[in-house]
Amino acid sequence: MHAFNLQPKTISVAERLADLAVDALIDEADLSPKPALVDRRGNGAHTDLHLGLMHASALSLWPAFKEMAETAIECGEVGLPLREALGRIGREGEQAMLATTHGVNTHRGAIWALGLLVAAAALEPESSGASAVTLRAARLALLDDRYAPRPLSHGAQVAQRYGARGAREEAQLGFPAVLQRALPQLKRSRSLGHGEQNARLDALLAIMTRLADTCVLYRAGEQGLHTMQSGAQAVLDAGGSASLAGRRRLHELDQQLIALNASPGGAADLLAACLFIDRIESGAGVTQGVC
Ligand SMILES: CC(C)(COP(=O)(O)OP(=O)(O)OC[C@H]1O[C@@H](n2cnc3c(N)ncnc32)[C@H](O[C@H]2O[C@H](COP(=O)(O)OP(=O)(O)OP(=O)(O)O)[C@@H](O)[C@H]2O)[C@@H]1O)[C@@H](O)C(=O)NCCC(=O)NCCS
Ligand SMILES: Nc1ncnc2[nH]cnc12
Repeated sequence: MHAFNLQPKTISVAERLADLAVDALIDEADLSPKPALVDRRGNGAHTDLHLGLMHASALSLWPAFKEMAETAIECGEVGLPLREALGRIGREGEQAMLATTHGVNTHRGAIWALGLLVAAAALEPESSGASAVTLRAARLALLDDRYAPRPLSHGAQVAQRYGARGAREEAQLGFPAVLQRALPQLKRSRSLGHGEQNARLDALLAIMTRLADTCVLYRAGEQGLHTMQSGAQAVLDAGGSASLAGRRRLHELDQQLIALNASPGGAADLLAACLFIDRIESGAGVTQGVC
């Protein structure tokens, strides 16, 4: 009997998509230095989060992502049965996350975004281009889940106060922050030879330049949102994360957002969504199923 089995292991499409979603969350958490977010350096603007908790939270979501993909494959089409099953699995995923983090909300927005994208990718693994996947995800997000509770979430409070519709609208519009800003910036920075970590930071900043992040609005109001958007633009204008001037601006932005208690958690979730789409688009084995 051998201790290791070195034969290639065949895994299902659903397992592969769940792997890619969790990888995207871990890569987002590890990326450093992110302004006011949890990363390898510290806890940013958060008192109740740390990197180990972000990793544990990401891993706790693997079964939910796998079940979402399996359910999409079973249903076979965008429709109410799939939308309502995803809602149930998403809510169960949130419970698994909260049990792991002892009640801290680490990835609620990410479960929503990545859950929709995982299901959208599973529906048609051969059609894994960014536009096609985000369009299917948007069609799912536009369907109304009759069983969804309507809690007075932070996002709902921000919607009442500022009219920002946050995570729901972003998905219903087909993830414009990812499709129009993050992915093009990621590719631009890579092609300029800026290095993978800098390219990912630049993609995050590109999201932050325009996003109405309800996490920032809830914690720091319109002043926080303006600081986030204009500060992120200033880093990119100064040459991005790979340049010395850009790095200085990034450091200033980090300090300013922490002083305002403004954490761009929604932007972080959308970076994870961008990294997920980037991987499936580049054919990271969704249809191969071998690791
Ligand atoms: C549709 C839902 C997303 C619910 O949305 P809603 O806006 O009502 O709810 P929130 O609880 O506020 O969650 C939304 C989270 O989405 C992220 N986000 C914010 N802005 C945007 C945006 N413009 N685009 C995309 N995503 C956005 C953000 O998540 C991150 O922040 C979280 C921390 O936030 P918060 O809890 O406010 O925490 P703190 O400020 O730290 O609070 P304190 O500790 O200080 O008290 C963190 O989790 C990040 O992920 C928003 O928070 C959806 O959740 C829903 O309906 N789910 C039901 C299940 C379902 O249907 N699933 C089906 C498909 S899978
Ligand atoms: N790295 C991070 N820090 C804080 N909140 C987050 N939500 C998602 N990712 C996050």
